[in-house]
Amino acid sequence: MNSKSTLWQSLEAQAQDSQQSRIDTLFDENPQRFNQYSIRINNLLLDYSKNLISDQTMQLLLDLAKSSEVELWREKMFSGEKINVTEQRAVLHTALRSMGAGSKVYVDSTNIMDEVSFELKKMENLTKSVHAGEWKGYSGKPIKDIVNIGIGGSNLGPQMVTEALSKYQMNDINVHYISNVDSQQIAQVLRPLNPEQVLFIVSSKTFTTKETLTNAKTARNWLLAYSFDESSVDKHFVAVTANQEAAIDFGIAPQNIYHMWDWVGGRFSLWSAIGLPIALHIGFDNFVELLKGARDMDNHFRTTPLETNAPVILALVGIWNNTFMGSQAQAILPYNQCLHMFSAYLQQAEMESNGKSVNREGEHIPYHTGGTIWGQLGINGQHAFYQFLHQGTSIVPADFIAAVENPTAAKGHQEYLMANLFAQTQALMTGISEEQVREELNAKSLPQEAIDKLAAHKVHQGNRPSNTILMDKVSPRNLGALIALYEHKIFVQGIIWEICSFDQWGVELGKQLANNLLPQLDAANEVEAQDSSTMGLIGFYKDMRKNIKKAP
Ligand SMILES: O=P(O)(O)OC[C@H]1O[C@](O)(CO)[C@@H](O)[C@@H]1O
Repeated sequence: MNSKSTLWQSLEAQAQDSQQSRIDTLFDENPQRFNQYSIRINNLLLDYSKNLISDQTMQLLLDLAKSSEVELWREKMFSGEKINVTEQRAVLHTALRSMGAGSKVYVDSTNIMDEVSFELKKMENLTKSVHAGEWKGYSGKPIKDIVNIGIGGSNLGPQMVTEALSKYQMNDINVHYISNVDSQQIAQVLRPLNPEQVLFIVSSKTFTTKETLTNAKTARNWLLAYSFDESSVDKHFVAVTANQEAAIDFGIAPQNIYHMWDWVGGRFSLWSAIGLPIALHIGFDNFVELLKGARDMDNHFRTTPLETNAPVILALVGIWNNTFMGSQAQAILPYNQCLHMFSAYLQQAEMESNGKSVNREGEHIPYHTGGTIWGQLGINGQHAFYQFLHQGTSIVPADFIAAVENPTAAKGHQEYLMANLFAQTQALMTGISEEQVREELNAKSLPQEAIDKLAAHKVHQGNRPSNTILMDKVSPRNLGALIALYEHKIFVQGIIWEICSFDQWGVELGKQLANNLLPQLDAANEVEAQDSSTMGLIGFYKDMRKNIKKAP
């Protein structure tokens, strides 16, 4: 995106003008604003009317999308062109949920749809055999607990979905997740489990991720400490990876390896066999529903004109708030317990994708790209960080997400929850002026002096933007659609910012340095000369560690 273009300058001028206007006034001026600025796709509604946007703003943003050739890039993605330019890879998570339907997608002259169907069938077989009690552990007992070992995309997506769809759990199969190399987590997860009935899934696209391999080794030793039999590994370990050789070297039986491909990004991989723990938790048919929900959104994204295309609009409004209006953060606020991990999941999806500062050609870009994604359950946040959202000096646009139906029927809860969601979006928009504050305090017959002291503290400036996404319920189908909505939003933003959303070079340096430092933490080894802070920290750690080890 050329920041010197006339279009860009028009958007900057538009942003300057908009700083003088108010969202609530735009509602007063146009009773049709909600209808005009909301999109419904099946049972999902996106309301983006509470943003500081006008018809003119939207027109300019849509022009921006067109001049960035979003439609062309969208086709490139769906048809398997190598749009991950720094790694020379196709980006085809959409193919994983297109459910065959006779379609063909080629990567390097191979129709990948055959492989996708094959792996899906393998997943179905495993899921059904575990659910039927046919997959037995080393002592002949059926599997009761699944332990997924993986990190980043090999953890967050599956865990988020497992949590969100816990009410669809089948056959009392429990799924647990281990991601942290801090051994407290694995110790805690394994403590109550019976090794005879556990199936481990070692989930790693590369099969080189140290955290995962360290945990997998510990899990294997734990199993062997009970089974005393190397061959028990075949009954208790499967792997999901694009690196078959490394999985075999680790000791996973070839028939227990579920394949993924280099054209699936880790953070977009829950639709592949990385989603195995999901299928094992909710059953294969529900997993297919999840895929279908994403496919519904793919179809909407691929075929709907930009003007009414939900992922495109969500992306454009995000770019407006971030790049042009200067907000560098985005809060994700679900008002539904099931979605308690959704913001953590999106944090990786968005920040690893769009936290970049050079364009596809490697040139520095002079504008803001992806900002901080943060949040947690909205109602809890109200009693924690909403103070900052309402009265802090930074403006943080927020996405409110909720479902109409609640799986539990406790009286009064759902209405109270939703009333709060609606109220928060309103409060962020309208705020409360000093005049209104003074009126309220006067009505309480407070002395004038007290009113003068308090008034400024109670003012909410308002004019803070938000989107609201509602669905009828958190079902596999709706969740699939919701995730795909954000995936495509991320894609569109990356195209407009001209960055490569599908690599993650920014995580490499830290890994490299950790590998260099690791031997220096050994008591027998010297700490190499380097910056005094790092040397000081390692020195402190090693001294303390020595003392702790000596303690009885
Ligand atoms: O699945 P893998 O290869 O173990 O990688 C795990 C995660 O690590 C990252 O590469 C970042 O370090 C993520 O992109 C990825 O999801």
